[in-house]
Amino acid sequence: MTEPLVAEDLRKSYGDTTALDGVSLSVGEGEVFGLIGPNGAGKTTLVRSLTGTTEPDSGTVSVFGTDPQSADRQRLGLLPQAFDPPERLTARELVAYYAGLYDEARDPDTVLAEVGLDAADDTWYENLSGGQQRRTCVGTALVNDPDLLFLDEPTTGIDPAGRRALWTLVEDLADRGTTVFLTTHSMEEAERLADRVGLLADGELAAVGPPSDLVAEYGGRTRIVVELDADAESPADSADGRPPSARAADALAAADFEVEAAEGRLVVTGVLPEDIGAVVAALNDGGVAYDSLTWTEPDLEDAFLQLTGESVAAGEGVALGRPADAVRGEDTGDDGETALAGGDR
Ligand SMILES: Nc1ncnc2c1ncn2[C@@H]1O[C@H](COP(=O)(O)OP(=O)(O)OP(=O)(O)O)[C@@H](O)[C@H]1O
Repeated sequence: MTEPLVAEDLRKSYGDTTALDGVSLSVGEGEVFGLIGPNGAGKTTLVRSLTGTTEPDSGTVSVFGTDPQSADRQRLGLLPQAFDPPERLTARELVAYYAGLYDEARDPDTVLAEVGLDAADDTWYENLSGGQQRRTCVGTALVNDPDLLFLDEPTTGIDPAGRRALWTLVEDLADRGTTVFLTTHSMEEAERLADRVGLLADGELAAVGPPSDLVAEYGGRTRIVVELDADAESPADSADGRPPSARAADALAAADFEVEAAEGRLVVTGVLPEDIGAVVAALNDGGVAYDSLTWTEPDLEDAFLQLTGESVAAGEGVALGRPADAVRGEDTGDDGETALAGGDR
């Protein structure tokens, strides 16, 4: 069976800027494919290439087995990132206008209700809030009940409740067999909606897979971040001239935990839920005073940051200034002491 959407080796440059650098992908029937990537990664250029609104320099696109220009428009829905409809139409008129472009279309009022706009449907588009305008645009993309739906940043500007309502709508569409190609900057959105996520970086797909696979492969490990109480960290107050966190780090390392010290923090990685108690006990035994202690599991954002070359730690505000070895196992000592007592304080 032909996949609804297949792209092979798409390349597109604008002058010296390479927007797409050999992108190949295929999306199966009823699948939600989420495309994520930093600003300027090429997401919109890819959507435009897949929908035939821009011509790639090379490579091929197949939509329902044919090129995008020849594909049956009745079966396609597109929400572009920038949408500039005639403003002196009400939301209902706008959706009805789009309905009129198709041989068969859904009832505009039903579509407006689905996107949560029934209360504002007689308001001119120009007077709708940004989020309501975006919902109206989503409605225009749904009005022909497409088999393949492209959504380029559908929830940008929509409030949290509206976003969740839209997610439910997309899930329902996918359950009914609609294939969805979605771009987003929201990792939560990608993680929740996408069966597979593609990470585009510098015009290339750096990784593709189910969100859980990407998190497992690139997200790093579980960790506990301990924000130390700076006032209680004075080495001068302790018997051995070392701050409490240095001794606790030694104890944790001796118990085979991986500990990193940074400015005002200890980060203990690879901590399973059942190990949390042991870590807390080691901190308490060492007399460590802390402002907060947070256990985190890696998520898609961690994988994204890792794959785009940014440090996971930096992304979360855990700016680790020293290599882990400085306070680990047999390497503790002067180095560890410096890392905790002198180097970062
Ligand atoms: N029409 C154009 N003319 C010149 N350069 C362009 C054009 N369209 C896109 N680009 C460039 O191509 C690159 C990819 O842009 P694109 O809009 O596809 O990225 P994006 O991933 O959608 O970004 P964002 O997340 O910011 O929307 C960028 O460097 C952009 O400046």
